[in-house]
Formats: sequence, C-alpha cells, structure tokens
Amino acid sequence: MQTLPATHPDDFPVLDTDGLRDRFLVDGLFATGEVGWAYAHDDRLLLGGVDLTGEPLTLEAPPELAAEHLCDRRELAVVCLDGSVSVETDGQTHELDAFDVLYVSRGTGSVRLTGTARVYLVAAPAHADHPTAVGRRDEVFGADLGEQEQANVRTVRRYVHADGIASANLVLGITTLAPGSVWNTMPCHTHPRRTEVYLYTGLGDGRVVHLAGPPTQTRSVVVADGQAVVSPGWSVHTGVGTRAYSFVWAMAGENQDYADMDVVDLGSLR
Ligand SMILES: O=C(O)C(=O)C[C@H](O)C(=O)CO
Repeated sequence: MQTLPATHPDDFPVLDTDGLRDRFLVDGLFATGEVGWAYAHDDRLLLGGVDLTGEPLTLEAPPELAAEHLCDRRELAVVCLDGSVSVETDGQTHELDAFDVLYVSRGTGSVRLTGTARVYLVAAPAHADHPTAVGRRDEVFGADLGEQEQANVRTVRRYVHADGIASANLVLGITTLAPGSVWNTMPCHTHPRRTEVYLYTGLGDGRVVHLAGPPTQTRSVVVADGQAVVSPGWSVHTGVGTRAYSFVWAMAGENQDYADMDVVDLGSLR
C-alpha cells in the first residue's frame, strides 16, 4: 500500500519533481480484480480503486488499519466511475451506475462488489454512524459554474456534505468539465480545516497540470487518468487539462460545510 506521510508546508517549495510526486501523487489504484490502496496520514484518508471485470470482490481492511473490517472505525464512499456495480453491504444490495455514489455507514461488517466497472473508494475515520445511502448522478445537487471565455464551464455535483448525504467526517462530490473547458477550481482556494483529494478520471491519454502548494509558492504535478493528488489544508488544488475531464473530490477534517474554504486572490498566486 502506498503511504503518504504528512508534509510541513515549509518543506514543500524545496521538493523536486520526484519528491513532489512521492509525497502527494497517488498512483496504481486501479488494478484488475484487486483493490489498490493508498493511505494519506493527513486526516487519515484511505483511498482505494479497483477495475472489476465481473468477479465478485469482498473489501478487506488493509493490514495497516489493524481493524477486522474496513468500516469498523470508518465511513466509506463507493464511487462508480464507469460501467455498473452492485454493492452488497451486510446483505443489502445497492445498484450503482456511472457517477452514482454509495455512502456506507461506520459499523458495516461486509462490503462486496460485483460488476464490470472502475470503482473508487474513499474511507475516513468516523466518530458516529449515519445511514448507508445512495446518491444518484442525476438527483444530487449540481451547480453549473464557469464561463466559456475562461475555459472553465463545469458542473459540480455534491453527494456527501452538510446538506446532502449525512456523514461523520467525509465530504465528497464529482466535478465534470464541459467539452472545450479545461480549468478546474479557478479561482482556487485552500481548506485550512480539511484535507482534500482530487482523483482525475475521463482523461483518456490526456494530462492535467495540477497546481499544488501554498498559494504564494505553487508547483505543478502532471497527472494522468486514474491518479489522485492529496492536498493538505495549506495547499491549493486546481488544474488545467489537455482536454475536458472529471474528478472526484473528497475531503475530511473539521466540518462538512462545502463553502468552508479560503478563496485565493488570483493576483496573489505565485
Ligand atoms: O471545479 C471546482 O470548482 C471544484 O470542483 C471545486 C471542488 O468542489 C473543491 O475544491 C471543493 O473544495
């Protein structure tokens, strides 16, 4: 399992390309038939991915958690990126199509996936139980943002958040850029009270030049389809693609208020 220990912001500007990628880029999540895990020490976010080809798969807690079941102390989001997947949680079945999300309650004993799909997993420590619930792509709250002139026309869909699917800690959504738009999250922001992870999808062979770091000392990380970038509370998270794409954004920390962010003035970005 890839482990990403926390980094002090003063150490960020001195990292070279490989150092930045080692510390913040998550790669290798989507193996066929088995879950690839990554464990960010920032807010203890656990990320997983699997390429399902029809064989059922039961999710196990990675040994690093020292837990009997994945959800013993954690809540989980199961995100269907493409295809369709059937998720059985303690005997209850939930059908997901592309960009549907299943929130799985802390305390759930067994989680089993069956289907032909790429599935992304995000699990955060939880101090309370909330009901297992499905958020459907076409039913959750979606905000249409951006302008054609700024190449950032996009729909930001919110699934798990203060006014949506209830959770103890997790906040999660999916942003989709319109054809011809390439910029996400500009003007950008930081979340001093949360860690955020962007998982890029729908990029094909393209790339996103993702900007990270303190607002006055940003660096770029070139990201491919199926890779993710961890943004600690002091880091901006924004990027420009070689084509339109989607990304799953997931956060954990002090609260679940989507609007709790510090917007960075474009003129102060360095
Ligand atoms: O394109 C955007 O703007 C976003 O998707 C922003 C994310 O929702 C985000 O960063 C939430 O904190």
